[in-house]
Amino acid sequence: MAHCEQPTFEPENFFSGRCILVNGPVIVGAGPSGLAVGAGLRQQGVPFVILERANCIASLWQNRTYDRLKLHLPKQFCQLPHVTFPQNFPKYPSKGQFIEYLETYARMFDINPRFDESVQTAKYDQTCGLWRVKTVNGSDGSSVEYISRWLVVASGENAEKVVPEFEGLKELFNGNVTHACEYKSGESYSGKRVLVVGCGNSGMEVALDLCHHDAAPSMVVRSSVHVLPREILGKSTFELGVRLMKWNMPIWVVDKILLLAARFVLGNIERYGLKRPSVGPLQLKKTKGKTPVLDIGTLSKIKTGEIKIVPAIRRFFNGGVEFINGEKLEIDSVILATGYCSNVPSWLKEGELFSEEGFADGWKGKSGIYAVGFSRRGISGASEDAIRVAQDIGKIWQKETRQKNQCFMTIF
Ligand SMILES: Cc1cc2nc3c(=O)[nH]c(=O)nc-3n(C[C@H](O)[C@H](O)[C@H](O)COP(=O)(O)OP(=O)(O)OC[C@H]3O[C@@H](n4cnc5c(N)ncnc54)[C@H](O)[C@@H]3O)c2cc1C
Ligand SMILES: NC(=O)C1=CN([C@@H]2O[C@H](COP(=O)(O)OP(=O)(O)OC[C@H]3O[C@@H](n4cnc5c(N)ncnc54)[C@H](OP(=O)(O)O)[C@@H]3O)[C@@H](O)[C@H]2O)C=CC1
Ligand SMILES: O=C(O)C(=O)Cc1c[nH]c2ccccc12
Repeated sequence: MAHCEQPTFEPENFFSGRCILVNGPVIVGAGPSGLAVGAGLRQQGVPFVILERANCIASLWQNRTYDRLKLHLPKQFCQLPHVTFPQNFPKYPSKGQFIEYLETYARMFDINPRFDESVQTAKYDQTCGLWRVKTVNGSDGSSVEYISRWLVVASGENAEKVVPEFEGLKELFNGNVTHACEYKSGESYSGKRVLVVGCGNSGMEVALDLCHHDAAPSMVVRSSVHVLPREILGKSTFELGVRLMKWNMPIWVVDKILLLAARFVLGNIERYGLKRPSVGPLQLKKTKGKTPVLDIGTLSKIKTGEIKIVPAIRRFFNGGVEFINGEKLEIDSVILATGYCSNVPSWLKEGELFSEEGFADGWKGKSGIYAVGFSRRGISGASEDAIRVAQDIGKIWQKETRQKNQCFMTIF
């Protein structure tokens, strides 16, 4: 069974820490989504507090991604509201450039999150009409309760790694086992036989990076996957999809066009063991959150046999793995590129805006709760959410501030 690594928290009724009444909203998470909301609020003069469990902004990008990572959508689809990428950045900025952009962004809007503050619970208190957000400090273990009128959830769709359980992996397999979020580069895998479990963008790019470091990767494809070229005739495939959608074409028609173009550029990928899902790539992203692979060179390594495609895993043993077709393979290491999940269900006590899996269907719920970056549309979707949320809170804030000022003028 897959295990989504969820944090564990202290008993709910016990609280011995400090209480802080926050003027303005509490934002959970200082990734691109949290920063984008912060920027919109700052522009309108609304104060806010950002709580971040890590000790830096954009911790997914700074701490949990590999060295060679680049944005896989053109830069204009990955920018946050109000600030474009520098002109001299390439079409697909590197991870370092993206982090540089985010740090500049945080500085420009004077965003100073409270670091090492991990949210344990957030509950709406009906009696006072306020959110009670409890945190634990990662460095000294102290607890704080933040009390606020608004709660903005920006903790990310990829907050925790998914670690499936496999027979024999812990007990029998003696090699090194890592999740893709801990993988930095293939340097230490040179000359090794590596099993990459999973064929999403992480699995595909990790397998390619392993090839660049003279390792011998095999990649598990247990079901199906959409692989699209990152570009078609020098133009971004994603951008083509966005343009077609703007012409009000139904999503299934856009999918058909993209698949036709993919066939033209990549050929029949099913020949290499990469079965396509029956639902189209954009439709699948929209309904299930499964991102199509945007190929940056892995497919040609699969075609040459440098990356071997293998079926689902039955069990691991000392020195190797057995697949469901009975075949065995000797391996030195395993990289689990098995994806991520939201951690919202573990700390948010609210049952409407968020699904059981921790995704949100809209950006606004009842009682002052908002979701940013949970609409399965990448950074551009998060930016759109952030603009709406900041405007919504800003409007209420300004109305109330005007009322307060009028009240003062009447008194004095
Ligand atoms: C490897 C990788 C590459 C990607 N590339 C692209 C791309 O090219 N283009 C694109 O559009 N999208 C991409 N994505 C999707 C990705 O979701 C976005 O890039 C982006 O990081 C989402 O921003 P976010 O702020 O919503 O979430 P995150 O970046 O995950 O930020 C959430 C923050 O919340 C913090 N947090 C979580 N839980 C708590 C808690 N309980 N208490 C306090 N803080 C908490 C986390 O530490 C984190 O800093 C990629 C994702 C991955 C994994
Ligand atoms: N350059 C970039 O911009 C990059 C972007 N990303 C993004 O990060 C997000 C996460 O991507 P990723 O980490 O690839 O996660 P995904 O959820 O996209 O993929 C997870 C993969 O693991 C497989 N898997 C899960 N459990 C098992 C199991 N028990 N046995 C075998 N296979 C298993 C899944 O197969 P199945 O489909 O059968 O469940 C799937 O192929 C995506 O949005 C992606 O686009 C990631 C890397 C690079
Ligand atoms: O890379 C990601 O995780 C993204 O979510 C970016 C993205 C949003 N919508 C898409 C559709 C096709 C390919 C990538 C994306």
